[in-house]
Amino acid sequence: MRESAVPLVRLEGVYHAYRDGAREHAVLRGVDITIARGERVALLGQSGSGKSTLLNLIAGIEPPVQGRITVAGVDLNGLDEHARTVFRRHHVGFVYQFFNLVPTLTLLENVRLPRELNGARPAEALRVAADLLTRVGLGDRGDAYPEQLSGGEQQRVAIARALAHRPALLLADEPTGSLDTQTGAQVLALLEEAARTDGTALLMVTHSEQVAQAAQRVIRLRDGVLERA
Ligand SMILES: Nc1ncnc2c1ncn2[C@@H]1O[C@H](COP(=O)(O)OP(=O)(O)OP(=O)(O)O)[C@@H](O)[C@H]1O
Repeated sequence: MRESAVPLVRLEGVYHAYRDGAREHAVLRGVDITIARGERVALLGQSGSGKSTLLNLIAGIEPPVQGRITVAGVDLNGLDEHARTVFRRHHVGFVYQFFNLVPTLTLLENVRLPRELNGARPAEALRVAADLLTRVGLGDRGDAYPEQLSGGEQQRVAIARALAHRPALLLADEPTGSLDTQTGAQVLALLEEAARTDGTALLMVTHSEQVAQAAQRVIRLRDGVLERA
């Protein structure tokens, strides 16, 4: 099969649960999802429906209790914790609601970090980071620290950082959730544009129907079960 015909993300029969004393609390129940390379998908669902858990499983942060997850040709079930970390560093970029920039590093240092962790030479990582900061409109702020920026600016830096190692998949967990409507719309447009330009698939958690409409496809979780479209 051609590589482009194979889904970038495939979840089959994924079940996940957390233990609460002796009780098992099911969070995801029989979830099947495929996402194509470059596809931009919004994930909607009420609080507690399992959205963040789903993102964490796809990122290999934790393994599912049952079911199979394959991302970028890597079967996550066969990987130990170290191998999952290496997988994540190569294939996945994360954008969080509260930016999660490293406060003691400059913007340039924040953005170059993922590439350096993957073994890139410092000069090359720096050049890519500078280009990315320019792309998100902050090319002249590289020596500033996160606390000197507005929330919208910090999220733009976080998008640059998420793209620095050229991941095949961007996972965004309520990326506009802590921003005002106008700033959120700008950040969303930048995120979509960045994903489109780089051919990066995007799976974005949101509570907002309006935000979800910007994606190519919307999937919905209800109590850990995927609703049929
Ligand atoms: N590490 C954990 N240990 C125990 N329970 C957990 C853990 N992580 C999540 N849960 C529970 O799993 C359920 C789903 O949580 P999750 O964060 O995936 O939902 P969500 O849809 O992302 O919610 P929100 O929109 O509020 O962020 C919740 O009931 C939550 O309390």
